[in-house]
Amino acid sequence: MTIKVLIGDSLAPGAIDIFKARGIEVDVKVGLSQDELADIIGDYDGLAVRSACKPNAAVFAKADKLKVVGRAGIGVDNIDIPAATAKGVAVMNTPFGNAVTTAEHAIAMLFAAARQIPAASARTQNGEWPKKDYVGTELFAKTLGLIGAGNIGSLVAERALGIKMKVVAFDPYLTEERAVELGVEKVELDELLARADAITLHTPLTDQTRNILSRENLGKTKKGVIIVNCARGGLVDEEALKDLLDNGHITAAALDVFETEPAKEHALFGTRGFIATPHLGASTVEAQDNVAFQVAEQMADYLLTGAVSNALNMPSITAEEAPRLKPFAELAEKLGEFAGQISTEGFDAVEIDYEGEVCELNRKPLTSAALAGIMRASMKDVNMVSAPTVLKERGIDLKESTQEDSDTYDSLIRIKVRVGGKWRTIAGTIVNGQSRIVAVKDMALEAKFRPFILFINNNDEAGFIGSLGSILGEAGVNIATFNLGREEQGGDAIAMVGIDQDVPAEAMAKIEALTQVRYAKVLRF
Ligand SMILES: NC(=O)c1ccc[n+]([C@@H]2O[C@H](COP(=O)([O-])OP(=O)(O)OC[C@H]3O[C@@H](n4cnc5c(N)ncnc54)[C@H](O)[C@@H]3O)[C@@H](O)[C@H]2O)c1
Ligand SMILES: O=C(O)[C@H](O)COP(=O)(O)O
Repeated sequence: MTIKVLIGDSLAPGAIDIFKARGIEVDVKVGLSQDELADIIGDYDGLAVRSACKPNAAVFAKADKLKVVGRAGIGVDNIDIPAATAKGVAVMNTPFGNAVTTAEHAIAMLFAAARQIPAASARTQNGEWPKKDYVGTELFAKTLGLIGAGNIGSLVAERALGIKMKVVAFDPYLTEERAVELGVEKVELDELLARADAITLHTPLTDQTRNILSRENLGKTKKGVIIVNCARGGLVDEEALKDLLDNGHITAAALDVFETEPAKEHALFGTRGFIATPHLGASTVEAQDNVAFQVAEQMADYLLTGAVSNALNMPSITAEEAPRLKPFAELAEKLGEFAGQISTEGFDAVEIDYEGEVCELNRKPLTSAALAGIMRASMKDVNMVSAPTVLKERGIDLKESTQEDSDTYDSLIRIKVRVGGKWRTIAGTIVNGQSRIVAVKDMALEAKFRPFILFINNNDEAGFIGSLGSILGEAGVNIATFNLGREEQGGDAIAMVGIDQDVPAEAMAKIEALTQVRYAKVLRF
């Protein structure tokens, strides 16, 4: 089956070569509106974007084949991740590929602001020679206030220390040890505002960081401060920034990012001391090659092998793990489908036990696969990306346990689903690379998964198998496999009948009416 990816943003052309080399068809359509994207997204298994292409809930609603959105870059605020997750679409980014380039842009903006290079350059080239108008500020021995000391913030700190600035950092998630390692002083925001000669921002835009440089906070800065934002629009109050540049409290400000982009008109444009670049932070040949190649490899890995790197809405699976996990993920999903199909009245708790060698594997994806299987009976489109979120939203308890020894099998996965206070249990293993059911309701048996399994819970009484065989025979249903399990002679028993066709309703009614039968259902896999 052909796998197709849409590149919906300006990615370095090497990405196309990578997809093609791995047998993936590629279309490139840059500049689509959300409506236009929604119209065509149904054809694609993957979508690669930067920050201009903005897949929203309406796009995901139509993304019936889509499995992955890859962000060639860091910020994913242009992607509706909850909508992607609900649709079962993995969202991945490339967290490091453009970090050095962006840190360099922040430092370049800092120098440009301190010496007003863009304005001086423009006027010089205009024939003015305005030497007296541009007395700048030395950065040596000044204090840089970093807001956000993650990947880019840390790189900016290293570079600022290199030019002999002192660096203070506000980042609630920065540990004292990491601060020492970076050579920065960890401070609270108010202290940073009071001490910094220049402030650079390096956080994502979140509810906590939105407007972090508000009018009030900008008012707490030192007179003459320089502000640089190469992170996200919305972190700085742009109106207040203009007022404080106009009244001279802020000497200079450099923005690469704006609250509304593209920013083709803005009150700040033309303001004394103001520098703007059009979201160029990541725009170097090196960074664009890094992120485009990386996102193409990551997307291709996921689409072709199931390996997951840098996903924001599902656990990682390395390329080495993927082939080892695959049979267990299939087993977990099938066991989940079994449990889900016999629990359609609604369940309020799930337990998953891992026993034996499977305990050594990365179990997160296995649990996600099991949950997807369980919920598929009641939700058509759920998959291992969306299942954990759906489970949480429904308030269903999940417990996992591991036991490194397994009595009978090298590995065993047991799934328990609680319905009306009672647990329904199914366990399975892998035999010769194939999924096998090895216990139902703790009754041992060994059965393969087949497209149709007639599952019966019955009393272990004579005559049942004969009656069942006759009914199926009369209905023209061929039996492919037949596996039995029971608690004890004459007690609770199960029958798993692998059949080649579905059972007609009339025959099903006859089976349900047999005196030995407590429960019967055709399960589909
Ligand atoms: N201008 C560009 O072209 C460009 C390029 C790359 C990245 N970016 C943006 O730069 C930002 C930083 O990227 P990164 O790779 O360093 O991310 P990162 O996740 O490595 O670092 C972000 C840091 O922000 C900190 N943080 C979170 N909430 C905070 C808060 N309330 N106050 C202070 N700190 C907080 C985190 O603890 C983390 O250390 C992102 O928004 C990214 O999208 C912009
Ligand atoms: O978050 C990022 O990676 C940057 O904002 C870069 O965005 P771009 O890929 O649109 O240049």
